[in-house]
Amino acid sequence: MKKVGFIGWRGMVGSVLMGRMLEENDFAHIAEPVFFSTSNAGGKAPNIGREVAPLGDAFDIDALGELDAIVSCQGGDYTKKVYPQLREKGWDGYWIDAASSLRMDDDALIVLDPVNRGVIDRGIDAGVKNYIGGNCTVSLMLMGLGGLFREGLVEWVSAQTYQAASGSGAKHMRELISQMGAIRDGVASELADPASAILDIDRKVADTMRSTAFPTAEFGAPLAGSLLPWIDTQVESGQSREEWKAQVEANKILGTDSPVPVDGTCVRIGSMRCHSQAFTVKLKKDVPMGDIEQLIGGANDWVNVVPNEREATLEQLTPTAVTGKLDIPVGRLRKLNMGPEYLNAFTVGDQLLWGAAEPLRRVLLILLGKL
Ligand SMILES: NC(=O)C1=CN([C@@H]2O[C@H](COP(=O)(O)OP(=O)(O)OC[C@H]3O[C@@H](n4cnc5c(N)ncnc54)[C@H](OP(=O)(O)O)[C@@H]3O)[C@@H](O)[C@H]2O)C=CC1
Ligand SMILES: N[C@@H](CC(=O)OP(=O)(O)O)C(=O)O
Repeated sequence: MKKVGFIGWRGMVGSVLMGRMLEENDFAHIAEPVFFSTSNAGGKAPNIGREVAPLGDAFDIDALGELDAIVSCQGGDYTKKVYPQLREKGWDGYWIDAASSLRMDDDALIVLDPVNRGVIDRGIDAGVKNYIGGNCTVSLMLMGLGGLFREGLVEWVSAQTYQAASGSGAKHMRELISQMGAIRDGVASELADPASAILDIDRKVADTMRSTAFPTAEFGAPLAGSLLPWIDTQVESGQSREEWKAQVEANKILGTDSPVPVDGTCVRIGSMRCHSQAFTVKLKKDVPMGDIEQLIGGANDWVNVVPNEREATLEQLTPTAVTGKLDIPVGRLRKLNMGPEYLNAFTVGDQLLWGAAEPLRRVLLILLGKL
């Protein structure tokens, strides 16, 4: 593989990908990186420490057809428009994508190599050309609980999620902060006065959040000081699309013969870029806690078990502690009152790193023979 094209590199996911690739010196393995734009063809490519051509036109099918691999973080609409045209023209290169559009296609694999390296290797041997990053919540769940799945111990999982604003995109992150600011500004004088009545402050805050002036153009509802128990569109089962993805994607990643049920409620909360999840895991048998901790903590290089203690939990198992890091802490591990096969667990992960960019840069390295 010589020529690798990058599309969507300046978006939020793409920028995180570029940052990681520079940090790990990944471009040293690529003979000719080529950068494209949907809006600025001919413009300056990003600085990767060496001379590269100006930005190509991301809709130029002939130019894309010359590449050995394409990495797209541009989004689903772009994939739906450009990918079929390329294949129709007989392009045989590797398509690596952050968007969900091709994930469930039979000729595509969902990549999360610390969990499904075997599936990826078999796919490469079988000539699979499409390698797609998983849904952030699903990838973060499997990075955390992968050790239990690997041992075949999981009968089912119910995941209740606490998902960050970044999952909706950059504009949503800005809106969350604007909402926080509007709430604070609305009660600035009362906050400055320690004698002011908290219920008056609370009433004013509620009025602010319900007012038409409150910034909700992106989320469609107040998120700061509240939460949104619906993510993405509705599917026929009554699940949100985000909830539907959990079982289908997790089982595709794991390559299971008979699907492990995964279901729960996905909720948007006011954190910036870390998704958290509370799991109820029904184990196939009563496994001692020490063994569970070893299986979870030993599954990959990034997961670590946080002792089920208050201080350690508040220090290590929060979006604030994890943001910007590849670490996948898993804590609150304990057996539930329902019985010894019912395990409680909580995990936090940066949804732009393991949730989006990291699996893509790693599958590119695998395809380059460097990982
Ligand atoms: N956000 C997330 O958490 C996740 C997203 N994904 C997938 O990745 C796709 C991209 O998501 P995301 O990175 O959030 O999208 P962004 O909106 O941040 O970026 C997408 C594209 O928008 C264009 N763009 C226009 N204005 C700007 C600007 N001011 N700054 C940067 N880029 C700009 C760029 O294209 P150009 O340079 O060509 O103009 C860019 O590549 C999603 O559609 C989704 O399919 C997957 C997993 C998680
Ligand atoms: N839907 C996810 C983010 C995302 O982009 O998911 P997907 O890659 O499955 O479209 C969230 O809102 O947190």
